[in-house]
Amino acid sequence: MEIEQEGTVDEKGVAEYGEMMRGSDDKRGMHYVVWEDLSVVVPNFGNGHTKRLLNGLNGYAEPNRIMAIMGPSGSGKSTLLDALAGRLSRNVVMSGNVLINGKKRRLDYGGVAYVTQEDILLGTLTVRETISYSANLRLPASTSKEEVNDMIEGVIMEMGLQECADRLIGNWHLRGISGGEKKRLSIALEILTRPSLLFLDEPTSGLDSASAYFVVQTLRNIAHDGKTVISSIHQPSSEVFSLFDHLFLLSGGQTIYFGAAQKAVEFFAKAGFPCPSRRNPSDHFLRCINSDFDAVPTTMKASRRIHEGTSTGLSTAAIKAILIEKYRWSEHSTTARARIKEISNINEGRDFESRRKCEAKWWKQLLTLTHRSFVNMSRDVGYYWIRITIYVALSLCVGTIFYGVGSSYRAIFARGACGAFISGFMTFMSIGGFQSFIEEMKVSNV
Ligand SMILES: Nc1ncnc2c1ncn2[C@@H]1O[C@H](COP(=O)(O)OP(=O)(O)OP(=O)(O)O)[C@@H](O)[C@H]1O
Repeated sequence: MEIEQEGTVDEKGVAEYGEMMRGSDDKRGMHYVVWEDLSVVVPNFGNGHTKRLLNGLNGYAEPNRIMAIMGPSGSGKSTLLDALAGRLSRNVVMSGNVLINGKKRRLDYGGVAYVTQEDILLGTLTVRETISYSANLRLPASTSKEEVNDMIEGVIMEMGLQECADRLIGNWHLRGISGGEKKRLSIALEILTRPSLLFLDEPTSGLDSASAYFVVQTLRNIAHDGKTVISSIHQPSSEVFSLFDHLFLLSGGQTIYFGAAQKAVEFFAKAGFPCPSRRNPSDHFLRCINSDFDAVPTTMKASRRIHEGTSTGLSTAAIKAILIEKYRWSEHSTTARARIKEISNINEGRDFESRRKCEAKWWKQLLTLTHRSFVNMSRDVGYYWIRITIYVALSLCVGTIFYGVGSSYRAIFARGACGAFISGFMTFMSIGGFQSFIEEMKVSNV
């Protein structure tokens, strides 16, 4: 397969950057994450019913490993990721334990990053500017200007963004960088602070297999540099799948498989559902456990072909039940339980609270955000320049109407009417700027 490599990566620069950041990692420590008997339910799901999103999950994630959370649509991948990252919505209830380095802790700013499925970026800024504003907002106040610049350039190289570093991101009316580049930029913004625990919600969605490979390869490099990387992913290609160290396979909120990604094929074969030769393993796993196939008769027939060679002729629900049971009593489950016990006793004792110091001083944040806002507005023709033109044109119109109004008693009313018209007009025009305001609110923490 041909892999898309955008520009050549300056190996020396990346190495120096890595060295510099590793120094700070020593202080930050590593993140071992364990979840035990993790369940998430929606208590009020209508008509007095409750809905179970996750059902008694056990697992762990450790440094130097990249874990894929896989499963059919609606299986609970994002919910699991949110539960681990402490980002569950308020209408759900979580039970069970999520331990970080052996303790229940709040995941604080700086050490942990979450890359959402949606790329929240300002289209009027270039890639380098976006990273630069983010660096100025997030890096510790003690970081010198040279260090900040080195970090920005290092992240650009690490994520292979050199080619498009000075191109605008683009928005609905402005063609900018590609989807793959946007995704890499979103990841670049999150790894700026060198978090030791990184969550990603479907980082390859909407990307072609070459771009997806490049993104996951970069995540793997990050993980193998002492970081813990947990990513949900939806049907990766076999090349992308081979990059993952661990696999958590979910269906209907239940564990189908958790263990080494490369041993999953063997587990399915032992359970009676071998992956046909030349089939993408992740495709095979999902076809086995995706009950959506049951609802579509024609597709179901096609899906039956996955069982060629095993000739089971079982429904998806039956296959799922077998796999859940087989996993429960498998060596993978036993190994996972032992490792969970081991990791639960790890107490790195690193102080999470100290990471709060990573944020820039309030006045620097204010300056950076004001500058960014000004650049954003001045480059947005619709928001800024058209508005200025309208104001100038209106001022001329109103000026000619009320020109030479005089200083009589009636002129007082005329001036009042002019003032009321202008303030009314300004109020309505400012409502039009609300959309840009909301857009900036979304990226305010980026
Ligand atoms: N806060 C919530 N309230 C009610 N239902 C929810 C909530 N969050 C998730 N769900 C439901 O839980 C199920 C699992 O959702 P989740 O987003 O975790 O799935 P997913 O595997 O990430 O799916 P996809 O691959 O389509 O993104 C879905 O049926 C979803 O509608």
